[in-house]
Amino acid sequence: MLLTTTRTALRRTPIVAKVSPSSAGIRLAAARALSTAPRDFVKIVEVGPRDGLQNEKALLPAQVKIEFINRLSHTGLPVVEATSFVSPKWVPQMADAAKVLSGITRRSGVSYPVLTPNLKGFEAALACGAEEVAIFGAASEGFSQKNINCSIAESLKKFEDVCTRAKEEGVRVRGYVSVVLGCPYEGDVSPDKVAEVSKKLLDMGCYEISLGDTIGVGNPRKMSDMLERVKQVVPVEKLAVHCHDTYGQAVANILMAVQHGVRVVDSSVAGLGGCPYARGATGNVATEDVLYLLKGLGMETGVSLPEVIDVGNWISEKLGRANASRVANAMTRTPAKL
Ligand SMILES: CC(C)(COP(=O)([O-])OP(=O)([O-])OC[C@H]1O[C@@H](n2cnc3c(N)ncnc32)[C@H](O)[C@@H]1OP(=O)([O-])[O-])[C@@H](O)C(=O)NCCC(=O)NCCSC(=O)C[C@@](C)(O)CC(=O)[O-]
Repeated sequence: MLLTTTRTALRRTPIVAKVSPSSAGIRLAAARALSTAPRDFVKIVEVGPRDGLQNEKALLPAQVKIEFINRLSHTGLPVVEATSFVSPKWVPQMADAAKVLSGITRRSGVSYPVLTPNLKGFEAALACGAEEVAIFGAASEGFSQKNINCSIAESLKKFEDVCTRAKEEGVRVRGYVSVVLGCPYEGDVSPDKVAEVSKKLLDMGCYEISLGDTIGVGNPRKMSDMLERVKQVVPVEKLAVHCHDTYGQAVANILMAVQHGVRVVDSSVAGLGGCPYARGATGNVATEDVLYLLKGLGMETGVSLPEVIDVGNWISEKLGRANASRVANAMTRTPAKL
């Protein structure tokens, strides 16, 4: 049943029109799509220190977070999302945002964006030397209300204010759209709505739009349909995908996004993470698993997989939890020859 549905969906997508449901067929189609892709470099946006930690109940000392970010910065990752300047009442784990952002050792060539939902957050981040911020909207009213306590329209007004100030200060702004493949409060989300919010964020000055499958309910067919629609209003060069792995579909969804030409992928080392306002969602896709996928596809990231695995094992130990990356676990047991 799933294969039939997937096959139908794939037929609707020109770039993967020749995909057969066999894994060999999918690999072949991916290789064909990639061989004709204009770029074979994928930018990895590491969100572990922010998305990965924000849902942790036990407060992690700022010094550990700082060391975590510094360690990640040495693996070749070009972007390490550092923290969130949000209400400490809403997300207690991020209450030390100023201490963390001020305490890290910034490495040349690495960007350290922070989440800022409003001007208050933006000014606090600016005071700590933020050079890049992220605003975060949603494609469903229910999620917008639960996550940032306002409607989509109200959120866009606040984001406009942030973008205006950011422009004055020469700060880059990234935009997130959450629940693009399903909402914990409303169920299905229309690709039209995702496209509408994405375009608004782009028009207000975001240099990149990250499309979040916040609760990991997506599948490659849904991802394909959604991207097909969003690409009509936002150039694919400006899109990123941000997949959670609740149903084990994240790597497949990312492969589909890559086939669509997306070249920016968000991920979290050791598969840490989840949004506190996304009931039941598990962690982000593991950075290690994404790196393994991309390397297998012959794509460059500039990131060292063994070094990321070391950091993932280190932070998992600090948090007292098992590393959720399949690749990290497999390679820690039996290192593959890569
Ligand atoms: C957005 C607000 C602040 C609105 O919260 P609010 O209560 O509506 O805001 P308010 O303006 O009425 O202010 C209420 C209190 O919050 C304070 N406040 C107001 N703004 C700030 C700020 N920036 N920093 C620190 N404090 C702030 C403000 O000063 C005041 O303090 P009080 O007078 O009560 O002591 C709140 O709802 C909030 O912080 N929400 C947290 C949302 C969040 O962090 N969610 C997780 C990240 S999003 C995510 O994970 C999804 C993503 C990005 O990964 C992509 C995906 O997976 O889809």
